[in-house]
Order: sequence, then structure tokens, then C-alpha cells
Amino acid sequence: MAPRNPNSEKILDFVVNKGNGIKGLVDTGIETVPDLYILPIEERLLPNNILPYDSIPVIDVSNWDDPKVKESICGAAGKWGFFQIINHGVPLHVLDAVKEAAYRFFGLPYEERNKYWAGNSPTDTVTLKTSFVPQAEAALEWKDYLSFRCSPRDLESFPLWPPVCRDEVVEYMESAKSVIRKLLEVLLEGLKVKQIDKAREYTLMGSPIVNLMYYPHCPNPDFTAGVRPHSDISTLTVLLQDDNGGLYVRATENDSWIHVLPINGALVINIGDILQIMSNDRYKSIEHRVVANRSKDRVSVPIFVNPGPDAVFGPLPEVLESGEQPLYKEVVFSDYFKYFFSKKHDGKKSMDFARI
Ligand SMILES: COc1cc(/C=C/C(=O)SCCNC(=O)CCNC(=O)[C@H](O)C(C)(C)COP(=O)(O)OP(=O)(O)OC[C@H]2O[C@@H](n3cnc4c(N)ncnc43)[C@H](O)[C@@H]2OP(=O)(O)O)ccc1O
Ligand SMILES: O=C(O)CCC(=O)C(=O)O
Ligand SMILES: [Fe+2]
Repeated sequence: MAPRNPNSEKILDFVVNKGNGIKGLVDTGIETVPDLYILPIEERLLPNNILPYDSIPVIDVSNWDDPKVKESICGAAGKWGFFQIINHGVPLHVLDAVKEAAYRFFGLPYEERNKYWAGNSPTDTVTLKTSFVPQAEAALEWKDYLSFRCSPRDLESFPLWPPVCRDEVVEYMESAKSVIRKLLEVLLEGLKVKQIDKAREYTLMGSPIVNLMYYPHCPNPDFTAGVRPHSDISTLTVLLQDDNGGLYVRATENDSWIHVLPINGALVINIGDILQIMSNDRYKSIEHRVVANRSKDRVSVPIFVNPGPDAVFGPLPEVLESGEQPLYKEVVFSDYFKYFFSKKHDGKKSMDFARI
């Protein structure tokens, strides 16, 4: 990474070391995007690269047992890696409450937010961070996020979580659990797995993380990234977005992107690297990126459904039983996670860690 100019060093200190986040910088009233956030032209999302008429599938899951629903889910996981679900059973008021909780947390004064800043937080199950890996990024991402580890054991530290949003995060996670379970059952059935036993459950969903993502309004969103192109490392991700839009998914055509249209009450589902690996490439973890908004603050709430830290995953025996060659080796999830967090968001490069 090239050395940063003195002004960028000052901004980095204010945003990262002093824990103000990009929210704190925007609150100073900046009218242009600082150099520290400017992407090289080849990394920007240009209007010509957006496919205006394409969209990812929207699946009505009111009847999970309907073979057509199962087919749509497995088909979308294989072709698009992304789909939206409606009539999933998570009540609208729970979804609205967790989005409001995100605005409430990021609306707190600096001193209150900063109690949870990475390194200050009273518990490692909740951390406030900015960008992705600021130490490894030439240009930072225009986002702050409050991250909650949500396994049953992590929930023991609930009393230390921020009171302005903790109930809403837990209620959202608890309500989404049955949707996650159903999705995994359908997707695994599509891979000839008959039943998700306790060991498989730990590998598929042992350490979920809920993030409250906050993308403050940006004077020129075209010059910077809310989130750079990346695939998620989860088994799958359940994402609640607000009505501002700004999430783009990579299309099959060279360097073109599809906007994920906000649908009130819908959840966006994407396959993560782990499920691509377990399925030996039958399901696809597709790159996506976020662009901030010029006039409005955007929030989203992903649930990263991750394996337990010591879970070992690789292509499933059921997938390989007909003699198919494994494309990936077996990997411990915590090693994969550390590798992902050791570099900037970089497309699908994390998968090389497991590729044979
Ligand atoms: C996209 O698909 C995903 C995403 C995710 C998960 C998303 C998340 O955002 S989870 C939040 C990050 N994860 C955790 O906090 C989990 C527990 N943490 C760790 O395991 C480690 O922290 C680590 C993520 C592996 C990184 O370890 P390491 O490289 O040793 O660095 P740290 O010790 O964390 O930090 C060193 C130093 O820098 C400060 N810092 C680091 N990053 C930030 C940041 N983004 N913003 C602000 N400050 C940062 C940190 O506080 C330390 O400062 P000190 O003052 O203490 O020295 C899941 C699944 C998916 O599919
Ligand atoms: O904010 C969004 O819409 C997506 C965020 C995302 O892709 C991520 O955090 O991995
Ligand atoms: Fe993502």
C-alpha cells in the first residue's frame, strides 16, 4: 500500500484511532469526499456497468413444503447466489424495530457510541468498527458497524450490550432463526442431505453474527465504496435493507451489476463461501457491493450465519458420493475467518484459502 498523505493520516487518526467513525467525520459537515475514501476509477461502480432491467428472484416462502418453493430456492442458490424472500414469517414490526434501533445507536453522542469501539468495548461479543480492515485498505469504506456475536453462549453477555438496541437485535435474531433453519434444510436437501443433526447444525450455524450497518450520507457516493466487491464467508447471510437501495450483485456478464430493489418486509438471502465449498460449487457465493446515498443515511442488518469457530468444513460426503472430485480441502472456520479479516475486501479471493 502506498504511503498516505498527511491530511489522510489526520483523517485516519480521527476516524479510526480516535473512534469517531465515518459518522463522526460526516457530522463535522464535510462537503467533499476526502482522499482517504477515494477509489481508483477502475474500482468505481460506473452507471454503464449497471444492468437496469435485471433483478434477482423474489420467492414467496409462505409454504416451505411446496416442491416448487424448494426448487426455486435451490435453483436461485445455484444460478444467482442471491434471492429475496417474502411471506417468511418474521413480523414487519420486528424488522422495523431493528432498523430503528440501528438509527438510534448511530444517533447517540460520540461518548456513548465510543464505549463500544473496538478495543474499548466491555465485551468482545459487541464491537463498533469502521470500514473493513482500515490497516490494509488504501481507500476506506464509507461505513460504520456495530457487530454482535449471537451464539447462545455469547448472549450471556447481553447485559453489557448497548441498551438502545440490544432487545431489538435479539428479537430479530430469534425471529429469524426458524427462517434460517428452513433455508438450510431446503438447501441441504438439494444436496442429498437427509437431516441436519447437532454436529451439522454447529457447522452450518454455530456462530451467527448480527451487524447494524450504518452508511451515512455521502457528498459523492460515486467516488467511494460503502462496501467493496466481496463475497460473504458465511454459510448464508440474511440481510434486511432499508428503502434507500444501494446494494448491487455481480451479474454473469463481465463486470456488470444488478441493483437489489428494496421490497418492504422482504429479506435478502445470499449464499456464502462456506456453502459454496460444502456444495462443491453447486451453490454460488456471489460478489456484491454497496454504494452509499447522497442525501440519506442508509442502514442494513445482515445476519451472517457462520459455522462454529472450531467447525471443520469441506465438500459434503453426500455431494461427493458418486465419485466427484472435491474442489476444496477441509478447513477450520476460525482460520478462514482470520484470513478474511487479514486483507481488504477483494472479490472472491478468500476462497483460494480452501481451494485445492
Ligand atoms: C462480509 O461477510 C462476512 C462478515 C462477517 C463478519 C463481519 C463483521 O463485521 S464481524 C466484526 C469483526 N469481527 C470480530 O470482531 C470477530 C472477533 N474478532 C476477531 O476475531 C479479530 O478481531 C479479527 C476480526 C480476526 C481481526 O484480528 P486482528 O487482525 O488481530 O485485529 P484486531 O485485534 O481486531 O484489531 C487490531 C487493532 O485495530 C483496531 N481495529 C481493527 N479493525 C478495526 C476497524 N474496522 N475499525 C476500527 N478499529 C479497528 C482494533 O480495535 C485494534 O485496536 P487496539 O487499540 O486494540 O490495538 C461474517 C461473515 C461474513 O460472511
Ligand atoms: O449493507 C448491505 O446491504 C450489505 C452489506 C454486506 O454486504 C456485508 O456487510 O457483507
Ligand atoms: Fe456481504
